[in-house]
Amino acid sequence: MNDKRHDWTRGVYAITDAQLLPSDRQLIEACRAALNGGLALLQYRDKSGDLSHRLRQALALAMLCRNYSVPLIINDDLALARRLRDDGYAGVGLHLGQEDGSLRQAREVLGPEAIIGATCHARLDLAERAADEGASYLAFGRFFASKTKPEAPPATLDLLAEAARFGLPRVAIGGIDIDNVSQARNAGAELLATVHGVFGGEDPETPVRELNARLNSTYS
Ligand SMILES: Cc1ncc(COP(=O)(O)OP(=O)(O)O)c(N)n1
Ligand SMILES: Cc1nc(C(=O)O)sc1CCOP(=O)(O)O
Ligand SMILES: [Mg+2]
Repeated sequence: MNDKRHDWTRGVYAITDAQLLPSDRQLIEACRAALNGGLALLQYRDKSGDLSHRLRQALALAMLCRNYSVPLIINDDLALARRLRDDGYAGVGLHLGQEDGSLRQAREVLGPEAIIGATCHARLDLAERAADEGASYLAFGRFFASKTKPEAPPATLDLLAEAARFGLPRVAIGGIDIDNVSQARNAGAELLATVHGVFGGEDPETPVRELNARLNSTYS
């Protein structure tokens, strides 16, 4: 029997976007297609303040991701991540930015097994603090021009090599696509996070397959 465990620490990290995927159906079908292409992680990112809408969509994604044994990361919202874990979705984690609350407290609430990621922008001091407070991965960026978040602070790829000392998976984010994914990987990123690179076109499965192929050829 092939019971190889899912390795979430390297590969493509897709992030959802409510403008690109406005309906529940579009969200679920696009995420299913992306998962079919082979994701390391999926993040649910929804900036609406509509809690029942967020709970409904996040529950549907948690169910979907469980079928693929892929962790679902909730952006910003510790209470939502906790609710899903309390409902038995053990693969649910959390991503926190610098304005999103205490990482240490999130670790206490979600427990030692939960994946908790931290935005570190272009700053190693933020990475050091996040590592001390129990982060599971460190996200750096924005490395390239981003359609989703053009105003995110810029970063340069040489940062990634310096961040190796924390011994945690490094995420590269911001304008990652098929044309620059090898560059980011070769600079040290284990996880390549993207919104538009996966969900910006018609069929998310194809870009995920292409990104994985590019990453696998980089490893060899
Ligand atoms: C993997 C990953 N990296 C960075 C971010 C950005 O988080 P944050 O700075 O909190 O900004 P918002 O996403 O909340 O707008 C992320 N979401 N995921
Ligand atoms: C949500 C987010 N955070 C960023 C950061 O630099 O912290 S860049 C970003 C948007 C990523 O979307 P795209 O792949 O479409 O550029
Ligand atoms: Mg945030």
